[in-house]
Amino acid sequence: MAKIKLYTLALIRNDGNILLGMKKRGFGVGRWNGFGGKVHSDETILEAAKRELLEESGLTVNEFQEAGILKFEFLGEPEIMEVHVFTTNKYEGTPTESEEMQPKWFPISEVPFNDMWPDDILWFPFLLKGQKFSGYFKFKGHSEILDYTLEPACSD
Ligand SMILES: Cc1cc(-c2ccco2)c2oc(N)nc2c1
Repeated sequence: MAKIKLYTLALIRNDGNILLGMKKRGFGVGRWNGFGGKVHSDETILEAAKRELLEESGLTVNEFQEAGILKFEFLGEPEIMEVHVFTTNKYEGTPTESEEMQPKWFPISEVPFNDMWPDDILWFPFLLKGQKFSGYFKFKGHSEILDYTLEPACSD
């Protein structure tokens, strides 16, 4: 029986730029990504998104937009990752390196997809257009997408 585990992912915008972090250790190490992680049993998904962003980047966000939901399955593994993606351009603080992440602003036209998870190039266009999305990706290892579905999601 597949076990669903909840995660968050926050993408911070500032005019024509997006904030990404280079993952310094653990899951996804060596790739640029948004900021996020596991949802603890004693917190809401939004609380986890705010906590993870603060821990990983030093930024405080009080107002997230729901951008989409991504489900990831790995061949041979029972756990399905359900990643709740958020975005905002309203934040406080200055991006600061943490034990987990080295933050860096990228112009939207220079998003380093070759050094990101392979699904990102597929759903970033939805995120950048402000079109909510819903995706499912089946991975073999951490770099090969065996199959996927990706569609616009209704905005409530
Ligand atoms: C398999 C996978 C996982 C994640 C993730 C986000 C938060 C925790 O894991 C991803 O994030 C992106 N951008 N692609 C991803 C693929």
